[in-house]
Amino acid sequence: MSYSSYFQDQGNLTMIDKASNDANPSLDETSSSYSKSDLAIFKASERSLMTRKTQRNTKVFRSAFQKFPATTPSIQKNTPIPSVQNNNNFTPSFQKSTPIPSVQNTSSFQNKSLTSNQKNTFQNNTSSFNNNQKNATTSSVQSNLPFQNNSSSENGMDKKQEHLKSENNSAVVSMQKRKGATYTFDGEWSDDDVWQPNSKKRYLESVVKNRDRGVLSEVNNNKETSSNHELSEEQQRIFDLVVLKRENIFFTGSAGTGKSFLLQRIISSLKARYGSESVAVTATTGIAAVNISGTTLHSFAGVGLGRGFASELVKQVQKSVAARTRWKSIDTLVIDEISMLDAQLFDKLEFIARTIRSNNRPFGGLQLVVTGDFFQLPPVSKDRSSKFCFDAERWKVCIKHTIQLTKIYRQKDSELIELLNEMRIGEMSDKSLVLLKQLENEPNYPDDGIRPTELYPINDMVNRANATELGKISHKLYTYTSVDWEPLRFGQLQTLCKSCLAPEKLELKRNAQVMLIKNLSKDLVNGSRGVVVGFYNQADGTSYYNGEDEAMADVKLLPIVRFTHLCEMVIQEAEWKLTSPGDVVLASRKQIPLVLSWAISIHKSQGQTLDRVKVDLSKVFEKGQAYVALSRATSANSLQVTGFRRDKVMYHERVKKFYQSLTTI
Ligand SMILES: Nc1ncnc2c1ncn2[C@@H]1O[C@H](COP(=O)(O)OP(=O)(O)OP(=O)(O)O)[C@@H](O)[C@H]1O
Repeated sequence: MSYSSYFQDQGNLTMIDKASNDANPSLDETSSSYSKSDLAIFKASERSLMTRKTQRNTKVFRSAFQKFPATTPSIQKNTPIPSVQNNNNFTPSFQKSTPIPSVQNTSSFQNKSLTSNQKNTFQNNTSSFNNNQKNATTSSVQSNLPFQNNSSSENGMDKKQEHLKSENNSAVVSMQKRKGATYTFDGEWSDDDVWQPNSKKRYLESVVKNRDRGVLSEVNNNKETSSNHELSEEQQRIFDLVVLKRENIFFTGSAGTGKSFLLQRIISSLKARYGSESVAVTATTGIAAVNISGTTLHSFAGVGLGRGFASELVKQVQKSVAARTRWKSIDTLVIDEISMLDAQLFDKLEFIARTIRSNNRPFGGLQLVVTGDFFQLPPVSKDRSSKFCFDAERWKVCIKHTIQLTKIYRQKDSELIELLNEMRIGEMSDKSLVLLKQLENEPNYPDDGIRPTELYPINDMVNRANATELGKISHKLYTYTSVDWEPLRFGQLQTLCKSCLAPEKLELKRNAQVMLIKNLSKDLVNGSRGVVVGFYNQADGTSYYNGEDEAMADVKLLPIVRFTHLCEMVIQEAEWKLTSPGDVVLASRKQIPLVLSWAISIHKSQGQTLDRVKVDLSKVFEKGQAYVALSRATSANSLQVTGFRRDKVMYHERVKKFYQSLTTI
């Protein structure tokens, strides 16, 4: 067997030695009605439409589709953008596309120019690796697009329209409910995500149009994890166990082995087969959730920060109709970046699942699909007492299979792969140390203005780097000062400020690169990146894109941000609250929910592929941190590493033991 897949069954390891005998039924099943899963496709479809940059195309698409009258507002430059009130009311307004300056690019980096001293080292290795790549065995999987081969009969369309209508109605009801909604202070929304009726309808129209025009595959090609790639044999095996056999699984592997890639395939197939409402897609961090178009686990679970006894959290969930319904209505719970979930919370969630679902089977009978790499960042814990999830009391009962992916896809150069594998387990060879020395030099990047993403271990370093970049922009500086409130002055405000990403002073300029730190809609979530393209005067509804605002004094303007998927939006103040049980507000902060993002912290980079990276390891303090940072790079000739010392390579003995137990048979 060319790969190692080991299954853990109630603590006993057995090797899977034969492929699943199940026939692989067609995966391109059609959906009889619109569902939330379709929205992912529609988002991509919308992006595709916008990329064409023409209203004409949009009109042509509409007229080709008679059943849905055009309700989309016309796409014009400098149309005032609808504003957003604390997540309640979001209608994205699409503007003509202009390039986003200094975006952190994730597309593949083609230029292979090496610095002279890097060149010699790599020349000999790349060819042999490429040959290996060519010979790699892959097994095929059918396209998972939910709408493939779906006919659009008149009857079918009517049904869909009815379904749409009822979904839109429920969105309105849901929005009304949200008026009194409170937010937990970790920046998560505390209610279901909501679509503006027209916005949702427009998206769904777009799905149908694009399906009928056969452009969905093109749309999917644009996605970061391209659907063109076939699953490898080991990925396929996991896929079959999850999708066909509905097994509870934890699949793991080094950085870049395609865990997220596989997870996305699994999610879309589970949704297509069993209905999107039956699958909860979650991750332990906001950014990881963005990557898989899901929500945070905390947000899904309705447990705030998850503090307190399990029984108290159950009461908290029971009080929220939305949270209760979420727990009861799903069949599968997907959790990405499991390494950042601590054992205690895993056990608490397991208890909540059993209690709320009135089902005493492990995790209340839910299918668990869990992935992550415990050699990457551990749970964030102030007292360092938190245990890894695999040490949770209920882990072995809940996770039937543990499988390791072994083939690394992110990097192609064997020397970098070797270095990363050694760094992961804290055993650096002399050869890798030499390579690290070479990586101190800046690579010869082409003169295309695209800057490497800078990764730092400490937030202060990130802030300084961002401030330097902001200083280089000559446009007018806008400063937004937070409005902080603490009724009892018992120090809760301090706690709130430590946990909340919103800074006391936010400084912005036109062309500043920013990241959203609040979930504003299904699309625009904590971690979404964009650029400030203008400012908006709420008092008179004027948008300023070309600097006309710069001579104006004493006018409070709100930033207009274009996000990477070309959606533009006026960003209004949002609120973070620290509440006691019973929803008494102990402290609150109001601020524009943005931070500068030329540089990002290593913690926030986990799960991302960055094709030009500059890593500063001088202040690395956490186990797995150096490994996470370096493994974001796609090749050694697009990676610069400063501040390396041998003691920066840290790992957890417990994790090493856990992985050794998986690979020793
Ligand atoms: N079967 C495959 N064929 C081709 N490319 C693949 C395959 N699987 C994954 N990839 C590519 O490998 C890269 C890394 O994948 P991915 O981000 O899913 O890895 P990961 O294991 O989740 O990494 P990390 O642990 O760092 O988050 C992506 O660019 C992805 O598209």
